[in-house]
Amino acid sequence: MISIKNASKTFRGKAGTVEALKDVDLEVEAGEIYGIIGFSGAGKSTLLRLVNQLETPDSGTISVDGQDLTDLPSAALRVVRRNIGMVFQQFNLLERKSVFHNVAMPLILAGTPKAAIRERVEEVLRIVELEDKRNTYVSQLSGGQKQRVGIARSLATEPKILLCDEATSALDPKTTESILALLKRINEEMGVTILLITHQMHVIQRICTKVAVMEEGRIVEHGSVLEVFDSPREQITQEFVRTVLNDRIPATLIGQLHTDARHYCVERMRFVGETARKPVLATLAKIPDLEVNVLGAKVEELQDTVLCLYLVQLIGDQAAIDSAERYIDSEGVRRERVSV
Ligand SMILES: Nc1ncnc2c1ncn2[C@@H]1O[C@H](COP(=O)(O)OP(=O)(O)OP(=O)(O)O)[C@@H](O)[C@H]1O
Repeated sequence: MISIKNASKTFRGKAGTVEALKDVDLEVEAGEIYGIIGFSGAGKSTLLRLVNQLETPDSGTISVDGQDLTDLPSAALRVVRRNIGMVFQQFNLLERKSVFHNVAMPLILAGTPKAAIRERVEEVLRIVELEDKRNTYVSQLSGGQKQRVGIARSLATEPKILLCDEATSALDPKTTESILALLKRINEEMGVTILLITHQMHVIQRICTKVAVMEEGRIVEHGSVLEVFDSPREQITQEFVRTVLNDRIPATLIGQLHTDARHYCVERMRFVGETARKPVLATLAKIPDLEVNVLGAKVEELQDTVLCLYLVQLIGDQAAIDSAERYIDSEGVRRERVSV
């Protein structure tokens, strides 16, 4: 649905030259919620803005539904843009105008008849659950309500694609949760494809199906959210995953392990989906001459499945530990020995 190929973009200004995008490829399928994560300055906004041509690449192609946007005349581009809504971190609303007026704005600009505007605005206000605020000035709303207005405005023209630029970064955790739930509902019930950028891994975890990690103008890793959380390759990806699923052993525990004179090893084990339901630890505990000590555990929900992380101390002679590792491997559980 969205296809970006070999896109590069360099900004030249008084402060010097910045290569914001370096030969970036991105493929987003219809119906996905695709998240792009990276630290500040990685190039996320520039990449997102290519999709509605708020930014044009120096080289490469951007196509939406098979149509190349890079050499489109402006009238045709306006039609394409009507199919692409955008939600901003700072809402970008007219504070002194009513909720109704803000949501109606894109339709007014498109020359939509008044009756149709009224009908569509009421419809999207119902979707974002703000019908009772239609006549309220935006300046009187909370941050979460403002973002709902921003989302309603972006939906007014019935877009097929929603671009979200740090849509929840200015919101508290509870409001963030409700906005993420709303975006997921819009994706599922209205079939809107969502491309979002964020620097928060829990946003990716909560609603995305796919993720791309950006660093210094490049996509360094991408895949399904489950794949990337389960086995992050790049160091930056591992750091992001750790903000949600911390697999480090706390220093206090390392101190205690150092004073343990028994023969042991520490294993980090990841259970995903079906393997999470197998009684692996219970079976391990039955291996003769082996003691199993769970040092830590974390369970996270991802794309309608679960990812469990266990840190386990296996205590026993080498033969017992070897037999435990063989058993874990035979169950398809990913494990690695951790040096402490
Ligand atoms: N219009 C511009 N003129 C000059 N430099 C720019 C412009 N837009 C972006 N940049 C630079 O390009 C690089 C990438 O910026 P971009 O906003 O795409 O990153 P980002 O990952 O979205 O960061 P943030 O999370 O801080 O918004 C940065 O170094 C930024 O300063």
